[in-house]
Amino acid sequence: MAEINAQELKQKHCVPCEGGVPKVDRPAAERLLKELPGWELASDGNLIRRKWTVKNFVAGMNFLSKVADVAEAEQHHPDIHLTGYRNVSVELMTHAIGGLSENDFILAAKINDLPVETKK
Ligand SMILES: C[C@H](O)[C@H](O)[C@H]1CNC2=NC(N)=NC(=O)C2=N1
Repeated sequence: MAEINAQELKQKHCVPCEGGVPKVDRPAAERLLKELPGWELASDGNLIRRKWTVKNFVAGMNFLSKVADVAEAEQHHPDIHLTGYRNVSVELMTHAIGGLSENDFILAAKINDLPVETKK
């Protein structure tokens, strides 16, 4: 996975994971995040997160609905938040391993391709 770029990540599909794969370590995660504008690594290195300030509540709900569709299609599911009426955040972690797998970066790349109405 060392040299994969955003375009390649976007075209891949999540692999069902019930454990048994090594976590993506911090150096690998940091390198992959260079391909994924807006995403940051949590301080414990076990999840990635992106935040958006969207136009309004409905824009947030519409965006999260699209995120849910992608997640369901990929069978890999983020934590999603919509707070303060237009602050959206999405957190990705592979629960089966308590940390990051390639699935998280694949889903992040696909989420970065979704339309979102941000605050003007
Ligand atoms: C077999 C199937 O891939 C698993 O049940 C999936 C479902 N969605 C999941 N989503 C996330 N984020 N982590 C998981 O470990 C996970 N497990």
